[in-house]
Amino acid sequence: MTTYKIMLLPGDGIGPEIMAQVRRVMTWVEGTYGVSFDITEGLIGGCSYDAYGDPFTDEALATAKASDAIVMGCVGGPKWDGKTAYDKRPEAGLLKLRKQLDLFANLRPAMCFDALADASSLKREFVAGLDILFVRELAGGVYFGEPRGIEDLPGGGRVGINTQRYEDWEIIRISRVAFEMARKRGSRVHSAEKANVMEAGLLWREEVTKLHAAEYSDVKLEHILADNCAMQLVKAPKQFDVILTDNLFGDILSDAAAMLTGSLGMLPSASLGDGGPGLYEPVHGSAPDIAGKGIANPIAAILSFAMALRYSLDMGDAADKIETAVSATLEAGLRTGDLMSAGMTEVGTIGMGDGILNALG
Ligand SMILES: NC(=O)c1ccc[n+]([C@@H]2O[C@H](COP(=O)([O-])OP(=O)(O)OC[C@H]3O[C@@H](n4cnc5c(N)ncnc54)[C@H](O)[C@@H]3O)[C@@H](O)[C@H]2O)c1
Ligand SMILES: CC(C)[C@H](C(=O)O)[C@@H](O)C(=O)O
Ligand SMILES: [Mg+2]
Repeated sequence: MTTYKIMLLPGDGIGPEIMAQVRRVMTWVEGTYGVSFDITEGLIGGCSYDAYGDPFTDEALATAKASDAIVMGCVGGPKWDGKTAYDKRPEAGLLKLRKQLDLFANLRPAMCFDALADASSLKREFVAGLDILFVRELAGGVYFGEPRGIEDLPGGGRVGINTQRYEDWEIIRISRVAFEMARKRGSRVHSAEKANVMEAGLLWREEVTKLHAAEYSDVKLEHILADNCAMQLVKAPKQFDVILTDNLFGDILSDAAAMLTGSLGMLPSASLGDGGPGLYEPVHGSAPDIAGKGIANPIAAILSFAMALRYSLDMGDAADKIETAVSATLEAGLRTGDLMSAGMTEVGTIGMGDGILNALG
């Protein structure tokens, strides 16, 4: 029997609630496909800070590195906001994990399930059939650039500093991922930056253009300024196939696109490096406003695990079945509060898990 080593990191807020449903799906995969998951549960984020004074320990990092895949919930919350040193914040634990594993390619599919075409804040005709893939650079840019910090100014007052920095090879490796992905889909890439005001954006545009001309001229490439991209996502989102962008713009644009699919609770993600384990986490955060109430939507976390099956564990068939089961559960009218509309059946986190497990059979 094949055994896969999985590190499970539920994290903070709604993390443990949604990950309990992921565990049920994992058990289904074991039973159906005759594989075994050797699961090590660890701490990340505020819960790790509370236990060890560190949002992601080196021991946990070593376990992550030795895994086949890392499946995470979410981190953060008001309990730690402004009360811990900046590099000890819950989010710093997640950034350490991404950086240390060099997970530079963050894939964020934004797909509108048919049953949810009326759940978006946009009209049905704008979102029905929507299928966008964000390819977000995740290991560089302003999230990690030096210098950074908050400093006292000599004449009094303070300054906050962050640096947007991209080297050519960082742009080339993420662009390659976007072009390769596009070839398997609609063969179109929009590359979003701010080449009009930032040198890092200009270099981004030049390197994408060069790589495209040299190796990917069969893919249709369009450059778009990131602010226009945000507007176009709301105006006519179905014009997009693959959106290639940097760390910060990718963070913002993917949250905006989440609402096209019905809810932020629907968006999964995969973060991949050059070999080594991938990290699979929902795009949403710890949702402190609903944590502990049993009403969080577990679908983004479950779809993230499906991405782990597809990209790290070579179990694409199991991933397809999980995605089909999510679709069938939504077709049957089950909705968590974030997706609820008239005539549907409102369920909590466990109820949505029950529905998906039932659909899996
Ligand atoms: N990857 C991560 O772990 C991650 C991502 C984003 C934010 N965060 C952190 O989460 C904390 C809260 O941030 P925020 O409030 O800006 O963003 P958030 O994503 O946690 O929540 C935004 C809104 O979406 C709702 N929402 C999110 N996920 C949902 C789900 N699965 N089901 C139903 N509703 C859901 C929330 O209730 C809230 O109203 C912050 O500390 C932030 O740093 C972590
Ligand atoms: C929590 C935070 C570090 C993270 C990010 O900004 O990348 C989150 O917003 C995300 O989208 O994964
Ligand atoms: Mg985000």
